[in-house]
Amino acid sequence: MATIIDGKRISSEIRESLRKEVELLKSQGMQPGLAVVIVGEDPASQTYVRNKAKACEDIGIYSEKYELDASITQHQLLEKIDELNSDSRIHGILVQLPLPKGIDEQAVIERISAEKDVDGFHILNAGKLLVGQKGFVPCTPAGVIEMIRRTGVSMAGKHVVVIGRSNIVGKPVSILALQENATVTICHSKTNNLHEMVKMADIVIAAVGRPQMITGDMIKDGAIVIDVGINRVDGKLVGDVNYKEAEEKASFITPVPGGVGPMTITMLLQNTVEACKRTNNI
Ligand SMILES: NC(=O)C1=CN([C@@H]2O[C@H](COP(=O)(O)OP(=O)(O)OC[C@H]3O[C@@H](n4cnc5c(N)ncnc54)[C@H](OP(=O)(O)O)[C@@H]3O)[C@@H](O)[C@H]2O)C=CC1
Ligand SMILES: Nc1nc(=O)c2c([nH]1)NC[C@@H]1CN(c3ccc(C(=O)N[C@@H](CCC(=O)O)C(=O)O)cc3)C=[N+]21
Ligand SMILES: [Mg+2]
Repeated sequence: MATIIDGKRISSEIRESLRKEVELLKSQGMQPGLAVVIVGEDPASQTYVRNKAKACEDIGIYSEKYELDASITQHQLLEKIDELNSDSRIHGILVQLPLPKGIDEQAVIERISAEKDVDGFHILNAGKLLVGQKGFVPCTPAGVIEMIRRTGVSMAGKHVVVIGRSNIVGKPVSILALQENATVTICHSKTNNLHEMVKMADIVIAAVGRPQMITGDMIKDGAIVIDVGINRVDGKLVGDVNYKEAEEKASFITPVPGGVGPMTITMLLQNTVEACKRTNNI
């Protein structure tokens, strides 16, 4: 039986200390501000955006939400970003992905000033992460590493197997694990023998987007299992890991919901506070 890594509990601990930090900044006339931009009416995106706004309010971060019509042109979206780039109340800008077809996501991300890119998706922040310089680290990968850290198990020398190689989860979390001195294997849809790869892992990080594809027989006894997947099946949220099977084998495991999801939002809050501090040379 595995110990649960409780993302909600860890999140409330971190948010409590962020709340104090925000209070102090506000008392010095500096309130961190986040702008969230959402294009179109994807219901899942709207849930996340609502959660983000509520989380900001909870800890005293100023937030603005822009709900733009799906028919907006790329040019109009870029103009909105320019406006937010030069707004001194706004320290962090998040454009909810995915964007409607016809809009070049990378062009939009690149338009956000790197200093306000609290998602850590801008090419400058991606480059900084790769070479080990201080920038903004993507929120989900940062949350994953924080959860592993809190198990008390050092990643040094451990075999971390990541399933998924997206720019927002798989690749950056792999780089972070490497920085923690893990030996890292990255798997994807063209990987041969996924089963054998995962079976070798001391730490499994699943970021695939396929409900319960990581089954119990793929997990080595005593492994740490981090489930990034968010899949809606018959109206219920399930991860990429078959939780029931995996928890029989794992030493530590994250649940879905209540695992990586809340940590993602917490890291977004942390990056926004950090962006405000950097702007003010703190
Ligand atoms: N908890 C949170 O806060 C967050 C959760 N998520 C969730 O995490 C999951 C991954 O998200 P994201 O990285 O954006 O997803 P993407 O769809 O961008 O990437 C999925 C990756 O999984 C790989 N893959 C797909 N099928 C298989 C397979 N059968 N075997 C092995 N690898 C496979 C793909 O390989 P290839 O590159 O070859 O196509 C790709 O690299 C989703 O469920 C998403 O909802 C995402 C962001 C935040
Ligand atoms: N620019 C951008 N940045 C993102 O960080 C980003 C994005 N676009 N697009 C979509 C993905 C997905 N994502 C989640 C955030 C929180 C939860 C979360 O809070 N999940 C809760 C449950 C929420 C629910 O009930 O639906 C949980 O797992 O407990 C999930 C997923 C951020 N993403
Ligand atoms: Mg994606």
